[in-house]
Amino acid sequence: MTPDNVLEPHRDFKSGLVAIVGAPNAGKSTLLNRLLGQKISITSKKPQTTRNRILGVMDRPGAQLIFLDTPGVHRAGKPLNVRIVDVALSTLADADLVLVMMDAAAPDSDAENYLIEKLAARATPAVLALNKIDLIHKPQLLALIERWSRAHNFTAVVPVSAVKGTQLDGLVDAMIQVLPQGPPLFPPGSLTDLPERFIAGEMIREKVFRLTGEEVPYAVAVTIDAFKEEKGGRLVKIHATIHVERNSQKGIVIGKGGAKLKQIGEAARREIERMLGCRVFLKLFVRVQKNWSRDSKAMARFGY
Ligand SMILES: Nc1nc2c(ncn2[C@@H]2O[C@H](COP(=O)(O)OP(=O)(O)OP(=O)(O)O)[C@@H](O)[C@H]2O)c(=O)[nH]1
Repeated sequence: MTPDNVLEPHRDFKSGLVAIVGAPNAGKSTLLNRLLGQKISITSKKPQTTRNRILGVMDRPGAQLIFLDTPGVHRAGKPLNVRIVDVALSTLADADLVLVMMDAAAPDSDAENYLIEKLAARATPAVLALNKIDLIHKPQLLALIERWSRAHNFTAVVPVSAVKGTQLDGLVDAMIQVLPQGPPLFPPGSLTDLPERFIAGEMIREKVFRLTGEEVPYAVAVTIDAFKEEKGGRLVKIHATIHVERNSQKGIVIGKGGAKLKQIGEAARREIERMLGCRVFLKLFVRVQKNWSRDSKAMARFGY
């Protein structure tokens, strides 16, 4: 008779898709970056910076977890926000496991109850990570654990701090337990399947957010118009356009005498250079596209 391990070579290996969902600002991107040890999803103090699904692959002994990072789930009226929620929920359908993240220090009951409602309609197992425990006291945490354990049949409820790295191994173990048996879906060591040019665009968008303060709203999109390797890969030339909705926003992004745009470009270039490990020449353009976030055709063109 053939031994079992020949018939089932992946009997001891687990792999699957993990959808990370939660209210905006729960800390999903911070967790993913921390788990994967490299910056692939942008984070910011403002909610909703993650508008696209970002795939990260984590290899552990005997397991591979493929993370689908989703935008924050919330009820919202604007077409852009409705689209974001749709993307988040459609990600759940693809997942073997849902990792629900909540900000334990600033619960967003509306969004969280809505999420639990959606989860209840599916058979997909779910693990709850109560994040930012570095900001709260134990009795508060115990009350939250009790509340959510009653509200949904989570496979595990794990208090964590994504920023400090507290209990992240415990969280990963809890997820691996739930994953189905199966072979690795990506060659070990694949960090992400996202093209570098997309990540470069996200890095530029993050710098616009960070460096223009509260003055420029979320209605900013970045397209990469050219991305060319030169000098045998020692230099990458990038042309990118920052799309805004109004002339006033264009003025803010460019700044006095072009100072703000220069600052954005330099900060983004340094980060892209770190990611690519080579010199980068980055040229930025700013373009006004009236009301793009309310225009679904424009949204599709920007990849939302
Ligand atoms: N104190 C503390 N802050 C945290 C922790 N995790 C995340 N944060 C902060 O919370 C803010 C939001 O984190 P993100 O990772 O961008 O949140 P997100 O859920 O990906 O947000 P969206 O992209 O809007 O969906 C950032 O300022 C993080 O630094 C934590 O464990 N403790």
